[in-house]
Amino acid sequence: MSGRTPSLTPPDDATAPVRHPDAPPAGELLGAHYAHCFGCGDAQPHGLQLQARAAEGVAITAEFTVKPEHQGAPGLAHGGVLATALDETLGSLNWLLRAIAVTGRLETDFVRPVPVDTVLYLEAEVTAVAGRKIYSTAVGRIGGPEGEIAVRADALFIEVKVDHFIDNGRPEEINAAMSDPDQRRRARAFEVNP
Ligand SMILES: CCCCCCCCCCCCCC(=O)SCCNC(=O)CCNC(=O)[C@H](O)C(C)(C)COP(=O)(O)OP(=O)(O)OC[C@H]1O[C@@H](n2cnc3c(N)ncnc32)[C@H](O)[C@@H]1OP(=O)(O)O
Repeated sequence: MSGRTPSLTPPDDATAPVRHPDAPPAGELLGAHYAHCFGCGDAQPHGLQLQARAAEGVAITAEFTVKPEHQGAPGLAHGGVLATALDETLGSLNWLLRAIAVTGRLETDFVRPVPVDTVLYLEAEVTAVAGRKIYSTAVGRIGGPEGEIAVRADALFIEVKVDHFIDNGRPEEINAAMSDPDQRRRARAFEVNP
């Protein structure tokens, strides 16, 4: 899969991504980076509650079950929800680089409809890094981890400092996240060394 817009094509001086030495081993579940995240948080009953797992290299696999709350057309997943699943999976890649980054651009192809109760099997990988810019790609399959591709995306994440969240987020949520007793989640949110 290749970036179809110029801004999703890595520049000539881009380098291969480097997995951080402290990245979780392949096969390990990452858990939520924030309990109230719409993509992965377990405190969001109508959220996706997406479960991401480290893979080999700078890659992630993830699963998300489409619930009735996620419908757009009757009985089918809303396209924005599917884009969220791709965005969340792609965003999880940054934990393997130990970088804090936000989505700058997300280009999505909706290839097949995804019915309610379907498990979407996602795979994502970082393809290149150029300064603060992290290029990545993802697919989502239905019918099993080797099933047909239903959605795919190319993305550009931009590395930011933790101030991005402190300056732009609401103090009550920022302070609550900073005092999260879950040490690993707090590290993912605030103690990453970019
Ligand atoms: C609780 C808190 C902790 C949470 C931690 C874990 C988070 C996990 C979240 C997981 C949830 C899932 C993830 C989510 O949902 S993340 C949420 C969705 N994303 C956002 O909210 C991001 C909003 N955007 C911004 O804040 C700024 O625009 C950013 C920070 C992205 C860049 O503004 P900044 O002023 O910093 O940088 P810059 O403008 O100098 O640009 C730098 C370079 O990048 C290039 N560029 C920029 N944008 C684009 C674009 N659209 N297409 C193509 N290129 C683009 C630009 O040309 C330049 O290139 P070059 O000139 O250097 O070559």
